[in-house]
This record gives sequence, C-alpha cells and structure tokens, in this order.
Amino acid sequence: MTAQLIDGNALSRQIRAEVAQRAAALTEGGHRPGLAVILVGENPASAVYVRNKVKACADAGLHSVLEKYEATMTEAELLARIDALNNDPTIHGILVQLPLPGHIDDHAVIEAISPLKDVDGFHVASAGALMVGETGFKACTPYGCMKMLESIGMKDLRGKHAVVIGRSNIVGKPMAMMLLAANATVTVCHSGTADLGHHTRQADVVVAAVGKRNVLTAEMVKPGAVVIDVGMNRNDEGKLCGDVDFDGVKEVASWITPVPGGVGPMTITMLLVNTIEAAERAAAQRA
Ligand SMILES: Nc1nc(=O)c2c([nH]1)NC[C@@H]1CN(c3ccc(C(=O)N[C@@H](CCC(=O)O)C(=O)O)cc3)C=[N+]21
Repeated sequence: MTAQLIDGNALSRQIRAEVAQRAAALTEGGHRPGLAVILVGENPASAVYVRNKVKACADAGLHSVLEKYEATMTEAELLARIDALNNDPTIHGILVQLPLPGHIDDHAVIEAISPLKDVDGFHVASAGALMVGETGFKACTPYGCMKMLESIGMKDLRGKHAVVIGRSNIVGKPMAMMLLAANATVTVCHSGTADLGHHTRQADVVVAAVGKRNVLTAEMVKPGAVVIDVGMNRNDEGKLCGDVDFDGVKEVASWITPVPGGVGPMTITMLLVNTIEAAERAAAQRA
C-alpha cells in the first residue's frame, strides 16, 4: 500500500484564492488588509521565510510592510515599534519573526502585540482563547494541519485517536487543543515519553512536531493512519526533510504530508487567513 499525498501547495492555492477574494472585497470597501513583518538581525533562514511571507501577501492582494532592523536593536526600540503598529489603522496583523537575537526577550515582545493583531496566534490571550473555545487567532502551523485534515474529509475526529509528538507552545500544545476541539481523543508525547511507538501505533492521526529526523518510522505507524509532518530539518545531503521517515511510512499510512510542499506552505496560508480575518473584524468595528 502506498499513501496518498496531502498536497500543501495545492490546498494553499485553493485557500489563497479565497483569501484574495476577501482581500479584494475589503480593499473595495476602503479597508485594504495590511500585515507588518518585523525581522531583527541577519538569520539567513529567517530572511528566506520572511521574503516568502511578503510575496504571499502580494500575490493575494494584501498590503504588507517589511521592517528590517540590525541585530543590535534594543528590546525597548522593538517594543516602541510594536506600540506604533498596534496603533496604526492600516495594519491588521503584526508578525515578529522568531528567533530574535538573544538579548531580546521573545515573550515580552509577543505579549506587547495587540491580541487583535496577533496573526501568529502566539500571544497568551490567543492561546487562552483557543483553550477555552473563544474567538482568537489560531497558531498558523497547527491551524494549517487542521485544514489539511479537513481537506481529506477529517474535519470531525469523533472516535479517532490523535497522537501529537512534541509539546511546543507554537505547535504541539495548540495542535492538541485544536484536535480536541475537533472531538479527537488526544495523546501528547514528548521527550519524556517512555515508549513513543506504543502510543503512535494506537493512532488514527499522528502529528510529528519535534524538529528531529526519523522520529516516526514505519513500524511505529498503524496501517491506514494519517501522518502529518511538521518537521523542517536538513538531511546529510543538505536536503529539506521532515520528522517522518517518509519513504518507509508512506508504505503504511493512508495519507501523508510531504516536506517540502506540505505543512510549510499551509503555515503561510493560515497567516494570510488570520490577517484577512483581523482586517474584516477591524472593518466591522469601524462600520
Ligand atoms: N513569528 C514567526 N512566525 C512563523 O510562522 C515562523 C517564525 N516566526 N519563525 C520561523 C518559522 C518557520 N516558518 C516556516 C513557514 C513556511 C515554511 C515553508 O513554506 N517551507 C517550504 C519550503 C521552504 C524552503 O524550501 O526552504 C515547504 O515546506 O514547502 C517554512 C517555515 C514560519 N515560522
């Protein structure tokens, strides 16, 4: 058996076309949606990601502003920029690219962003809203994973067992909350889990979000399971690869996401969706 691919590029194209329509309608009504992206320092990977985000905005008809700062920028200076963007009516979403230089406290910066403009979904208010089922912005990567499941007819996960590997604040924990909200029975595994395979073999859905190659191999997967790979690693040849042993697992799973072309593009797509959502809410407030 060979798994079918959940194509993140194709699904992104579909969703981004809807985003473009909503962006055009907003712009026509005098509420052009705007995203501010802040990049501090010279991390080459960050520079690529940020460029992709800005390009995705342009393609969908969103206004975007890229603010680049030297690595020597102080935390106070960055907080002052965020304060200005919080009060800028042309900006509906604020994204501060992580990681930040070591002398800046990520947490303080994220908490300074208005929750109304927190399109990354990283603010404690956004995390709390997800936890209690209130309206807030969902973290883009797990939100994208949920859209991928939805695209294969798995919007409601009642009766299904989902296993999340990884417990980060930006992927594992919000992923578990979203799966729970979709009625799955959820297990969260992590570096302290004794027998990972024991858990993953029970799973109808496995989400791997560790940041390490070959965390999930074929013998750890129940035949017919759906496998979502959030990992972004490089193999020995320098090629991009996920957390899943793709070649092995694809022989066991029913559906699998590739890397690249899977969760990565969906992360950017959901950033656009959140930004449109933020702009629509702001427009409704002003109407
Ligand atoms: N505030 C903040 N928000 C983020 O969302 C955020 C961040 N900081 N810091 C870094 C990570 C990383 N990230 C990616 C998004 C898309 C791809 C992506 O589209 N990847 C392509 C491949 C790109 C390539 O070829 O290198 C793919 O998987 O097909 C990758 C990585 C967002 N991040």
